[in-house]
Amino acid sequence: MAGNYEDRDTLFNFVVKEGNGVKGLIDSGMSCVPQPFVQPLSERIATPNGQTCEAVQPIDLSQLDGPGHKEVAKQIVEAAETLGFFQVVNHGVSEELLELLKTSAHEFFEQPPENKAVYLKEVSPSKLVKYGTSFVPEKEKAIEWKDYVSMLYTNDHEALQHWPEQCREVALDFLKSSMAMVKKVVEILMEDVGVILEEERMNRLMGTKMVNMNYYPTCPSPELTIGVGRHSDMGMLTVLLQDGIGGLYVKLDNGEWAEIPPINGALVINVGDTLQILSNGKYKSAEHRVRTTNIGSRVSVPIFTAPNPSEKIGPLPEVVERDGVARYKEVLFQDYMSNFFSQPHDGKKSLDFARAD
Ligand SMILES: O=C(O)CCC(=O)C(=O)O
Ligand SMILES: [Fe+2]
Repeated sequence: MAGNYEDRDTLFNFVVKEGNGVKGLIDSGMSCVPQPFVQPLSERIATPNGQTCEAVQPIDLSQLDGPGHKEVAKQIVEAAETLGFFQVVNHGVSEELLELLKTSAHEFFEQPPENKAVYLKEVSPSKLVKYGTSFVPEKEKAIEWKDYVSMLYTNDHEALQHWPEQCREVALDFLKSSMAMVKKVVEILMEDVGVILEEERMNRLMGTKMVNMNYYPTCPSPELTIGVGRHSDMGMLTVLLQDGIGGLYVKLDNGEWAEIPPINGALVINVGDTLQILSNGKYKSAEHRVRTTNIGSRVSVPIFTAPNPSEKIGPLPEVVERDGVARYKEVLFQDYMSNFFSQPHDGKKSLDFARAD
């Protein structure tokens, strides 16, 4: 039982430390949002505000290697320079696999809490797998309404051995069937800033790969909570599968928020901080967040790609020469990552770590 929800410590232990998750709270019969999840007014997302990025058509990648390459490349570059988010279709991942991924995410989170709690950071049998709730719950003013499992990729063998049984095969299939496409997108973005990355450097810049499964339980008062707070992703590119529920919002230049609407069969791609740094600010790691809902539990499956921890990242020399100024300093990716994971989400503040003095 969840015990006294009004007592922060009891609730925190039940949800976070014992690994019952937000899902466990809902399953215990809780019908109103406990205080530790109530966001300050400034972070709440009042109601779906109706504004969507619907005008932006998904980019059709079927011509990526064909005569339409130039046009596709132009659309990708333009999206990465402006919104930092776009959707793609004909991406090479089968619709069947996309469906299986959503089903497996539900299967994983719908297990009894004790089966998931084995993957809590402190006790996980594998350093590749981590299950938890919220981002850094110990440090957040309000806990995010989200449970997740992260699966770090080292090689196929270890993935199939250590990743949770319910999702190992589909998550690995997703990673493998999307990675060629992701690399091509990175190549296109690099080419537009006059950089041809040699294969080795590309592999180092894309050397960290992680598949997450996010579960946002249905929420009795969505206007009080958030699924994920305002943040940008730290890596190169993120590829995300979302289900049909919706709730992913991206911040526009004018400060307003627009929804990335679910499109059946499409994948969402967004630029991360690393790509913003490498491109000296040409490409935008868009600030985004997730609204909760009371119409059902939402799942999403992002793949994060990022440099090897030992890689130094900074604006690429070709770009600095063109711009005449380096807007970021060179940092060790390991340090960037440690800083990123040490603080609650706070918009694009993560980039300050690499900002040139
Ligand atoms: O669930 C989503 O749509 C987005 C999740 C997200 O932004 C993240 O995991 O970094
Ligand atoms: Fe994100």
